[in-house]
Parts: sequence; C-alpha cells; structure tokens
Amino acid sequence: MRAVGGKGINVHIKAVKKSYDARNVLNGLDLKIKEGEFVSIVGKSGCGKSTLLRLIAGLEGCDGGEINLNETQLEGLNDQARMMFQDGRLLPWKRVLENVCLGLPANSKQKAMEALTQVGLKDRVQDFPSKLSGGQKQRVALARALVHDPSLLLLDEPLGALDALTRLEMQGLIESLWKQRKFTAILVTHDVEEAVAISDRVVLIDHGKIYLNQPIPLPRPRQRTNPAFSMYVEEILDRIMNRKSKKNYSMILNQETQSFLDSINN
Ligand SMILES: Nc1ncnc2c1ncn2[C@@H]1O[C@H](COP(=O)(O)OP(=O)(O)OP(=O)(O)O)[C@@H](O)[C@H]1O
Repeated sequence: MRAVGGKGINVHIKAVKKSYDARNVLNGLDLKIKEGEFVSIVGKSGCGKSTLLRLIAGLEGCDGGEINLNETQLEGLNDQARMMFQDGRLLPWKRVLENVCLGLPANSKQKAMEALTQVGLKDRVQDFPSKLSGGQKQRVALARALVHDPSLLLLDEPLGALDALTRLEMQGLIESLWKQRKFTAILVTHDVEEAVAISDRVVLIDHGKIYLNQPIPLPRPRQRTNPAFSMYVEEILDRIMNRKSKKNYSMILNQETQSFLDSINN
C-alpha cells in the first residue's frame, strides 16, 4: 500500500540473491528496515551496496528472494522511492527550478520552490547547474527527490565527491529533512563516521550477506567528540577490515544489537 505524504515505509528484504555473469554478488541477504528508520549500508568496494539499493529502487530485479514494502512484494519500479546519486544527475540545459520540476505536473512550481527553499537554494532557482558548486548541485538533487514526497529515500554515496566541510553541512541537512518529513532512509556510504553520525543503524555487507547489524543508540545531534561515537566508528571499521576488535567493544555492541533486533522482530 502506498504510504501518504512522505511517511516512511517498512522495507523487508528476504533472502535476496543477485548475480552478474554467474558471479554471486548478493547471496541470500536478509534485512528488515522499520518505517521512518535511517539505515546506512557500508562494506568494502564491490561488496554489493549499490546493487542492493538498485534492487530496492526496482531498477533491477532479484534473482532470488523478494523485497516487501509494507508487506507488499515489490514488482517493477518502486514508485514510493526516490534515489540520489554521487553526481547529482542534473540536466545541464535546464535551470535549477526546471530540474526540480522534471516529471511533475505543470502546476507543481510552488511545491518545487518549497523544496528548494528547504535545501537553502531559493535564490538560485533561475541558475543553470554549471553556475553551482558541487554542494549546491547536490542540494538541487535532494530537492528534486523530496518534491515527490517519497516514503523511501535511497542515497547512493551522495556526498562522496564533496569537500569535508560541505559534507558535514549536507549531513546535517539530510538529517534535519529526514526528521521533519519522516521518510525511511537508506544511505550507502564509504564513510563510517558519516554513517555513525546520521544513522539509527549501520549494516555491513560482506560475502553477499549482512555481516554486522549495528544500532547506534546515541542522542542526536551526534557529538563526534563523544567517546562512544569513536567506539562505534572503530568497531565498524574493524569489522569491515576483518580486524580483531582492539578494545573488545564487541560484547557491549552485540548486546545492544540483540535487544534492537528483538524489538523490530516483535
Ligand atoms: N551491471 C553489472 N554488470 C556486471 N557486473 C556488475 C554490474 N553491476 C555491478 N556489478 C558487479 O557487482 C559487484 C558489486 O557492485 P556494486 O556496485 O554493488 O558494489 P559496491 O559495494 O556499491 O561498490 P563501491 O563501494 O565500489 O561503489 C561488483 O563486482 C561489480 O563489478
């Protein structure tokens, strides 16, 4: 069933398989994401993060298993989701406002203006993308996704090409829009600090399955100077690199993980 007004949806990924050229990328992957939850996906390059996002977007089909959105099996394109990529994918010959209005009915200008105001670009609506900085282009891409009131926002390394300061600003913007609009968000990122800073939960893909399912129960906005913040970052990095945990945080983290997983399964 379609969620209304951008309210988040549950995403249930069941035993999903995907292969390319007879090589298994996703190998019976299971993941449950709650309505309105912010989940980040991390893992080594090539482990299948973007593949999973494309399957959830319905851009490609699964070779096995299924993806359910609020208990309804996804077939074809996921019309409740919008996706944002590393390169904003703006049309260079269209102005900012026209880029955001793409695919919308002719009377949607007001709504597009509101989305552009929310991302802090109301003064740049008549500019062409070539006049914008990298961060501004990604703000347009974010407005273009949000103007459709998605129930699910899929973020494929959207901040990967930005400088460190712009990245921090954009993380804050994405987090505040997620809080206001209450959509479900799935972020693919290589930056474990970014994942810990804005997610309710970080999941790690390895060998085509979820290898770590780590809730981040820290208050928001997250303080990077908080020792617990560094503990999560270190532990997740250790697990990505298959290193033995240096400080033996695993036990604490595993207890939190188990109680979180119990709560979503009940
Ligand atoms: N269309 C395709 N045809 C063939 N192989 C593909 C295709 N798409 C992805 N792959 C392969 O599937 C594997 C997973 O790719 P994917 O892009 O999902 O990884 P990723 O974890 O997002 O990587 P990165 O972090 O480097 O972006 C890679 O080995 C990739 O080469």
